[in-house]
Amino acid sequence: MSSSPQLVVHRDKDLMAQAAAARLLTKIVDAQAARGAASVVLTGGRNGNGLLAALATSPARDAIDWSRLDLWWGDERFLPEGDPDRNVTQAREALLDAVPLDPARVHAMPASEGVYGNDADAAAEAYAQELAAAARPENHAEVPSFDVLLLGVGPDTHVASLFPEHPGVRETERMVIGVHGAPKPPPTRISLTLPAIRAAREVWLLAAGEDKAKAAAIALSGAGEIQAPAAGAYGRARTLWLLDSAAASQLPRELYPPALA
Ligand SMILES: O=C(O)[C@H](O)[C@@H](O)[C@H](O)[C@H](O)COP(=O)(O)O
Repeated sequence: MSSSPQLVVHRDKDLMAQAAAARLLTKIVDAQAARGAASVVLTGGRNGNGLLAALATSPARDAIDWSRLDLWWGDERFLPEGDPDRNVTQAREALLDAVPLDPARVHAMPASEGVYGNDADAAAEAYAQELAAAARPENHAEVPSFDVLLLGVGPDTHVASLFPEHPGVRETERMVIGVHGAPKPPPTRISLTLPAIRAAREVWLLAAGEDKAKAAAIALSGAGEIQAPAAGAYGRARTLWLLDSAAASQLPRELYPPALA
């Protein structure tokens, strides 16, 4: 792995969401100052949406130039447009509808029952092409060099829609895949692959709650990425695990001494 993971443990999940939102805000402002624009990959799930909701209420929210922010998704539940379970629908409710984004820079993954019908593989291919079109030659990849890629972590160590031992986690060529028979509902999804995730400058993994303790311990203790996809999620410059104390409670002592809990 290009960078060994750094851990930040917060007292509880609300504090974790607030602190992660503050961290993301600063990162976006810095990227916009350095490069003119910023790009962030959003995740589905409670922790990712908790971060977005915290950002929505931040007094410093408009330090971000929302019109110069590209948003992408790490995965999507392949459901019809506007479905309340779609990750983009939830992100819109948590934050996106409240800020002046440039709609052309909001790159939602395709919905089912749309132009691709119920063909998740065709929808995934279309999203791969959209990513490739946004990549610059200096990115040396078929996806842009995302500033921050956010990932929730499942209790089984899944990230995005890459599940342990599932075909998607073994993908080494394609950047985006259709996922079929996912163990977390709904069964049909679209997901970035590990190679796409690893093109990001920074990957931040979010895990809160007792039910994530085992997953965090496994992924951070040298597990293989096929069995523990979260172990294969790392950034080119930095990999950050943002945890609450419950999710950190089973980490090996050398990573998180109990005295700090
Ligand atoms: O679409 C999804 O369901 C996700 O993107 C998924 O990978 C999620 O991030 C994790 O399951 C963690 O979810 P929680 O934060 O809700 O535990």
